[in-house]
Amino acid sequence: MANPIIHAANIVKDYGTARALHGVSLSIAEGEFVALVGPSGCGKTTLLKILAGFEDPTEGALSIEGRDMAGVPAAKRPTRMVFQKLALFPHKTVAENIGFPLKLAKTNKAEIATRVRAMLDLMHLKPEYLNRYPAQLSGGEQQRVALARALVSRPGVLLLDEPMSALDAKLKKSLQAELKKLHRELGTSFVLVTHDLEEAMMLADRICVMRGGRVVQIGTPSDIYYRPVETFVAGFIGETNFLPVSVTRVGDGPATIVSPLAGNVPATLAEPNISPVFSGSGGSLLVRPETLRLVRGDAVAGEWLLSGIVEEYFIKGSSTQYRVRIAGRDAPLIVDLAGSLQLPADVGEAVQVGFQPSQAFLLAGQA
Ligand SMILES: Nc1ncnc2c1ncn2[C@@H]1O[C@H](COP(=O)(O)OP(=O)(O)OP(=O)(O)O)[C@@H](O)[C@H]1O
Repeated sequence: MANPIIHAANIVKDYGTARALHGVSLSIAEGEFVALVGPSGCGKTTLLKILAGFEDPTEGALSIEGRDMAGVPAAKRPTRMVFQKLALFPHKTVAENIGFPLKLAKTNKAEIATRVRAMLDLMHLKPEYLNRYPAQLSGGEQQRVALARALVSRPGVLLLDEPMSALDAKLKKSLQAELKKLHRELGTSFVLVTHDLEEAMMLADRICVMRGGRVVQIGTPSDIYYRPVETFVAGFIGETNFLPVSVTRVGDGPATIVSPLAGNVPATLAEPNISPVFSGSGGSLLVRPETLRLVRGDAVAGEWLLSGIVEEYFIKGSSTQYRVRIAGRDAPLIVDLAGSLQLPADVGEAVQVGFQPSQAFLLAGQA
């Protein structure tokens, strides 16, 4: 990356004798939206706090906007952070809360009033809210005030620690849409910690998947979803199917795969459909549920067919999910079909499930 706004190199963080980060490196471009995801305790918040200056790294280097951040306190960094739990001042009005960073910076009163008003408009908060106290606002409105306060001093980087996790589903959706719009309008870099993988896929330009204090993969949402480097990443983001396959491959070229579950019909996978860390003669084929179909009549050219019995289905509205029990495989196959008024198969029915193996992705190891 040419001129990253954030460049973290080999960040290690120890809390006493426990190591929370084991050498994390991450570069974020100006104006980029990056989501940090991973299981609880993997170090997402620790990394965010190190970027913000609320924690010091034990080892490693961090520069933001080209400046070394060693010894630079949070208030002097070009970053602002929004927390999961609101950190608004309860005894200050909305106007005082939003204007607080400007008051600290000794900005004159008229300028503060103008910029607070502009933030209010940007966050779609009504002008009459200016004199209210946080307790007189809904949870979503309070979170908008917190965002306004973080953005009023025009930081280069906005750090968001699960800002929407305390909101109900509907509010969350509307704030997510606003956050995406806000990011596009402002051109500020956003780093979002979230548990919600759908949220990460919807909002981020790139997703950084962490596990046990390490970065496992950084990539675009579609890279992470369709081309995960490990079964851990594939299983972490979205529901999926893994099929064990035998692999023949020379060097880094295409691979020939077969599976006894699909009648040992060979298929060829091109190099972009093979994990860069794949090696050996056995692997797991990642087959996303929406790439499977129920086959009536003949298979199309190249398609792999698996025979099974419908175990259960779930009507989800725009889609219907089938779980199909296949002989020789422990977990049922998950098949997502477009929703339809008439169900294509009932529980207990024998069906054939088909997919194009050339569209699937080959991972190392058995899932
Ligand atoms: N102040 C602290 N003192 C000691 N250990 C800490 C401290 N803060 C975090 N840890 C530990 O460091 C590890 C990483 O924690 P962190 O909060 O960064 O994870 P996380 O990925 O954000 O988790 P979650 O998704 O549950 O919020 C955990 O094992 C946690 O217990």
